[in-house]
Amino acid sequence: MPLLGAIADDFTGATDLATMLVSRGFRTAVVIGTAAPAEPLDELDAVVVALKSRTAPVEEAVRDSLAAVRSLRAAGCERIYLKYCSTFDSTPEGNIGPVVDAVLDELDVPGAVVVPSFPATGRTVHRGHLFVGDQPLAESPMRDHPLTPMRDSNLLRLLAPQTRRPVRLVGHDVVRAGAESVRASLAEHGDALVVVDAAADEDLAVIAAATADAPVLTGGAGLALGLTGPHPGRARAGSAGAGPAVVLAGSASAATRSQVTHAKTLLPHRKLDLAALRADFDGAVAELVEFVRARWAADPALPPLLYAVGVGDEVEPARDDDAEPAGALLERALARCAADLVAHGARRLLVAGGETSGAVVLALGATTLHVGAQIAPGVPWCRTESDVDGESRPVDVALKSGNFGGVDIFTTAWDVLS
Ligand SMILES: Nc1ncnc2c1ncn2[C@@H]1O[C@H](COP(=O)(O)OP(=O)(O)OP(=O)(O)O)[C@@H](O)[C@H]1O
Ligand SMILES: O=C(O)[C@@H](O)C(=O)CO
Repeated sequence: MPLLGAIADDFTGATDLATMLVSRGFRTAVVIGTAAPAEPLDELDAVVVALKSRTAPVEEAVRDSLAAVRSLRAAGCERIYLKYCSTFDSTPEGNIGPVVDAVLDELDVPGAVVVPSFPATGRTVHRGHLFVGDQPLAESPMRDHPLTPMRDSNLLRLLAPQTRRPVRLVGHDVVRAGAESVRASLAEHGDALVVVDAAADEDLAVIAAATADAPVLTGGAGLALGLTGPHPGRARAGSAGAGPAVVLAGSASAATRSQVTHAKTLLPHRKLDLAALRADFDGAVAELVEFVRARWAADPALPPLLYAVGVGDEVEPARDDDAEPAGALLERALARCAADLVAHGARRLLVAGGETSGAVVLALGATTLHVGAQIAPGVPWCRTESDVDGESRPVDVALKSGNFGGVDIFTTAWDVLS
């Protein structure tokens, strides 16, 4: 079976897709950045390239995505899966449309399906409108996302200004009629980006069957539910082994805030202080690292929590002075904490937030993540080798998308690591 190649626009998205692929029988590695996988490819069935392109300037996102496609093709991947967020995080400029256009052009493919739906995490698409649980996207907490506020729920309207291709809909009626109907309908819209309704896992299986020959798939991780790899039940990687643990929560999403609030009742915790970080970045980070180390010494079984915002806390609005924006500062601080803590013995890191995860994984110098046990839909543990201060150390990292996971995930995630 030829290798499946995927490109994810953020790091939590990459592990989200990867854990779905593992559950479908693909031995999967997540590769950080656009370089070719360092692994012996005969031990893998799928490679997911993790980019940090979701909120990058459009040209940068296109450049990195094309570099990733070329390295995946050179590695022997015949099919390419473009993974974006199940809440379609983007702006009128992109980056979903421009990246899809560029990759289709590069591969000389006329069109592709657009399937963000992921029912296991509450994302469903009805007549082209994206829902998060019971709420239309634009009425969900995504409306106030600090980086990609989603103010429309209609995927066709969201995508049209981002792409040069026509945007079309294949509705539920067609999906419910089965794979042949979907295939016929897609054939009528050959050169378009086609949003396909999906409200349940069975719909995703139908869409996957209808696109079994498509050289390019685009969507959230849900679409991969319909794929079947060669190693059913045997695709999961083992863990790095025991050691001190920490939770780093940079996400400002509603689910993460509730998880922070819950964890604060059980775990030692410290909120990042923007004023202290702006006044003396190194000193503030050193203080956070010392806090965690002291708590490890007091009770090695409890993972301390460092977090950006809890329930009811304000997200700092965009500033009109020269000060570093809060988002970038918090990401930089959590990334430095992660690297310093690994240098001081941390072996298990649970990170919340896509942007935050990207910053942390880069700071750890990790190049390949081997996807292991699943904590919650879309959230696996991954074994990797960190490279901090020139020293290689095995660590387990879990990269949790802001809105994924149950309320107790920061305290229960460790149970599935054997
Ligand atoms: N108090 C705050 N003020 C301003 N920005 C903040 C604050 N707290 C967090 N942020 C920033 O908000 C952004 C949240 O993005 P991130 O991708 O990490 O989480 P998310 O969007 O909830 O998760 P995901 O992308 O996985 O859905 C980060 O850049 C983070 O630094
Ligand atoms: O699809 C999702 O919702 C997630 O994988 C994600 O992209 C997180 O940023």
